[in-house]
Amino acid sequence: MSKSVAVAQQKSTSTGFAHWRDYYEMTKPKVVMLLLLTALVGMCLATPGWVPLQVLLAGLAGIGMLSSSAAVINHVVDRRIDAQMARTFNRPVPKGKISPQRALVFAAVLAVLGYVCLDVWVNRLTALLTLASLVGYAFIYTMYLKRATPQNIVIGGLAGAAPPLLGWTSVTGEIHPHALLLVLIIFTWTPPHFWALAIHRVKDYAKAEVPMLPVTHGVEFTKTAVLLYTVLLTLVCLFPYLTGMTGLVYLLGSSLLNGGFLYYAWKLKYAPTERTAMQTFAFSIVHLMVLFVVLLLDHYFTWTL
Ligand code: HEM
Ligand SMILES: CC(C)=CCC/C(C)=C/CC/C(C)=C/COP(=O)(O)OP(=O)(O)O
Repeated sequence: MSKSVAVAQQKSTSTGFAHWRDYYEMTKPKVVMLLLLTALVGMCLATPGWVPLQVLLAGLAGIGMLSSSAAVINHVVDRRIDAQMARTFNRPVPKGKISPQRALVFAAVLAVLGYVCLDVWVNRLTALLTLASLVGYAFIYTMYLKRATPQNIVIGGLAGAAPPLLGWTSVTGEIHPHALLLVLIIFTWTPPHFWALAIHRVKDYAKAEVPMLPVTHGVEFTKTAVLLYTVLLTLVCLFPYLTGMTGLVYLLGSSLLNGGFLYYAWKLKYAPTERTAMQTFAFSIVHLMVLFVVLLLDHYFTWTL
């Protein structure tokens, strides 16, 4: 960290003035970018032609703002847990850079703008489904499930898996089984994505008394769960090809990606080093990103043949 940044951070902490970067950080920008990629792919796959510009722009802006709002609410609700964990203690709310009240006003502004954007320029179904995802993540997962059961992220994962469906309904106004297949892929991907990280951070979660799977059932059990969910993910990823939704480009690309994920999940269980859990977590993000780019390539490649 440069000296000037350190001084600026010190100042913002001690005076209570937040920098715009603190607000930006609360929106979990990298997570939201990946959510938006999956929403964009949902939009593109919903039509053989081009996505209408208004739907594209207003859809991504609305889904982005409601997802960001959910992330900000998560920062407020989790401030006491976050303050106890090495990974999160430096966040703007637990650090006192932004008060919970200000953060909630920021979240409310984002939510209202995002909802209006979708309702006015996209369609009501997408606005309501996106709002339901916000409620699912910010309230049902964060306020209740996270503290209640080690299945928290499995059930809560549905909200994070929704964006391809939200993208699809933005274009068509209807829920299509192909869109639900994309949701199922992310839903099955979430447990190995998160539990790999939770294995690495098990002491943090235990200290904060959050009942994540490695805390309640142990690291070995969680490694087995990661491997089994990765096998399940590999099978689920075959459905788009088997149902005729996608072609050979997707089959090849997804098989390579799932081969990589299985390699890391296998290594995590049977031949781990200190770094394997975090490598598996990092690979999960690359896996999902590239998988959705491959879906896009497959869609336009098949279409232009
Ligand atoms: C309930 C579901 C999920 C849980 C519990 C979860 C958990 C987490 C956690 C705890 C991190 C933080 C890692 C860190 O700070 O080092 C993280 C990072 C990340 N997650 Fe997830 N995740 C979920 C769903 C998703 C979904 C659906 C996506 C995107 C489609 C996603 C994309 C990402 C990305 C891109 C990062 C890296 C962020 C960064 O480096 O700043 N996650 N996830
Ligand atoms: C409208 C819509 C699509 C909403 C979904 C929004 C969203 C940001 C989903 C991502 C899920 C996620 C990052 C969970 C981690 O929360 P955590 O509290 O377990 O992780 P943390 O400790 O890093 O905060």
